[in-house]
Amino acid sequence: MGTALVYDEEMTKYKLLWVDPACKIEVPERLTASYEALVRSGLSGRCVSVPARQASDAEILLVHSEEYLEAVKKTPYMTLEDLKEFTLQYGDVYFHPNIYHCAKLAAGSVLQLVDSIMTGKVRNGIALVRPPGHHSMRGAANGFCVFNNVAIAARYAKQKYGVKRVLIVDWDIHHGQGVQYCFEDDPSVLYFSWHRYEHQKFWPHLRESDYDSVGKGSGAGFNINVPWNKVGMENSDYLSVFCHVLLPAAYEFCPDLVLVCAGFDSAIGDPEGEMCATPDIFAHLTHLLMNLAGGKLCAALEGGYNLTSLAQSVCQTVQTLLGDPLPRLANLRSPCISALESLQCARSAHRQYWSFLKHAANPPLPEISTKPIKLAKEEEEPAETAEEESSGEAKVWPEPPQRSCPPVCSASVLPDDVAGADGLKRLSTSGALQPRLVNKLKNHFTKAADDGDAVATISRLHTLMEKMLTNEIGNGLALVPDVAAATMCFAQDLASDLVDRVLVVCVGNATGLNYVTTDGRALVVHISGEDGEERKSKYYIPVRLKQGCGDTSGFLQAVLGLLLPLGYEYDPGLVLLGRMPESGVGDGMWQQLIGLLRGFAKGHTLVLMQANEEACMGPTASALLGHPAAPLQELGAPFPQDGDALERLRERLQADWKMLQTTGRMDC
Ligand SMILES: CC(O)(O)NCCCCNCCCN
Ligand SMILES: [Zn+2]
Repeated sequence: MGTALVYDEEMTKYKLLWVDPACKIEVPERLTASYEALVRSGLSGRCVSVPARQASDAEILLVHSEEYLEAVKKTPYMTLEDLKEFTLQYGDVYFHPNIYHCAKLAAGSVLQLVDSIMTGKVRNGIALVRPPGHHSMRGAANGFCVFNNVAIAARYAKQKYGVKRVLIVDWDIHHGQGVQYCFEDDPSVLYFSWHRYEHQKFWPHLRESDYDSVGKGSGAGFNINVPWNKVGMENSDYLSVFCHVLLPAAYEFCPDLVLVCAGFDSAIGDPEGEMCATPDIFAHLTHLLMNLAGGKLCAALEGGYNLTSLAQSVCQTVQTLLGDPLPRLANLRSPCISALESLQCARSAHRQYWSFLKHAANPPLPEISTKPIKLAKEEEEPAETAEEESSGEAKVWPEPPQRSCPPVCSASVLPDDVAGADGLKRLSTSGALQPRLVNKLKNHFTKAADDGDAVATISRLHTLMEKMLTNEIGNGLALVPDVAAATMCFAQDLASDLVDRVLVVCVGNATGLNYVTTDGRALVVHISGEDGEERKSKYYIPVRLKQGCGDTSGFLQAVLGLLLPLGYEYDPGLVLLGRMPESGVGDGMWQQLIGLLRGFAKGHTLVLMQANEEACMGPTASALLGHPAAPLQELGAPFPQDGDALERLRERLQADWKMLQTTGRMDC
């Protein structure tokens, strides 16, 4: 199933008709720059084009009041003076004779996406729309927004398709207060937003944008705010919040549909956000949401005012929706203290609502200042034009790397043409394996299995990996006689000669995995039901689940809170996933694990399974081919002791692994 793209140039046909420094950045070129970049890169041609349509009155009234709708209906007939007058009653927004038409198209475009996804015509999609939506409220326009496109879509999906739970992820750099107000007492809609806040000094200066707005009444816990109290946030800050706040709650919420308020003013170069996250971060943010709700993801453009980073960010998002391998995120730094404080505050505020956050450390939260805020000088007359930073120098960043899409058959069972001892000899003569390596393999490996099939296995694995590293195939699946031995031998001998870092994930009980590398060429994370060998090095991390790998909640908590952050920090060139016999891990969890691990190493994942586990090959191959994992059934709370143990393990490891940090000094 494909990816829908909704775009209509009619939505470029309105603009600011008078002088208003606050609104000058919201220009029609935002849409044309985004769309033309998709066309130029060939991405639009790979999408299913879905036409825009006007939202009906009834659909708009799902969120807005009749009084407001009737008022907006009058704007097409207003004189310039009337439009200015009409605009004065709202904040940081402007009207135009054609904006009502465009606002109906913007809302209708997102509904078209929801229809395409819910009827199974496509798997996911994006709507390039303006005016944006997430600031508009029941009775008011605000922040360039007229109708709340995504809020309307959420209500529409529930009403028309009986969707039970909708997750709204708002990665725009502004707080979508309109969405928060709409659903704050509604437990069927989980709203997550991060936003530039600077302790209420940043627009829209709302006290309710802070982390302690968790929702009201039965909606308590279903509103997650992560305020950024400093500018300059980077990729590692964003990923930490996804791994340690959003994803645990999102998986526990188990949505039937994911809507994204896809604002790209959170990217580097944007005059509003003044953040430093690079456009390729949106490839990963999108990917991390794509295994929820069976892959049903609907993104709607919100903000984004630097046309260069906006266009690049849109392309990164669409390319991930299409299933292409992700770019590696180079040299992630540790999350900054301010980000860690915000992260910790959000986790603490939600401890009581989400069992995945129950074990979050609970240092005393800073008291929130109640003194009136003093608007910064520039708030009255905002910064210069969209392209220059307020401090004058323009930000520069590298163009995101090319993301070649692997051939269709990216999951392949081992070619069985390479068999017997001659296979290894051929490899050694072909120079693929240095003779010393051949001996190392032979003596290391053959003691685990008889010579014949051991050698055959080795040579097959090597063939598979070579094809992967030359991008001939995206990833692979291998059935081997002895998974533990193959995994260790592969990591220790084969891979480390062909790639600089291998992330080795072992699932299930096994001995002999406690081989440690001190040089860091392999990082072994072993998730099992038994106590792993005592940790000898930073590169061997045993994670014990008291109830074994069949405990999906505990397993998932280890994946989201430990494996993902480690993987991002380690940035491997290859992922080796070994499924030990009788691991007990459920198919759904297994597919989620593969789906999430595909985000590393440009999707180069090699899965090793015991030869007798054919039954698991189907689900494994499906996940390797990028088909969304089946949604996990209702998740119970992780077992307390496991949650505690994981928290303690994380605290122990965070000295070595910065991405595991979740608490900063509490002086915010
Ligand atoms: C969709 C959105 O979230 O991007 N709208 C942002 C509205 C910003 C209003 N303030 C502008 C001040 C100019 N420096
Ligand atoms: Zn914004």
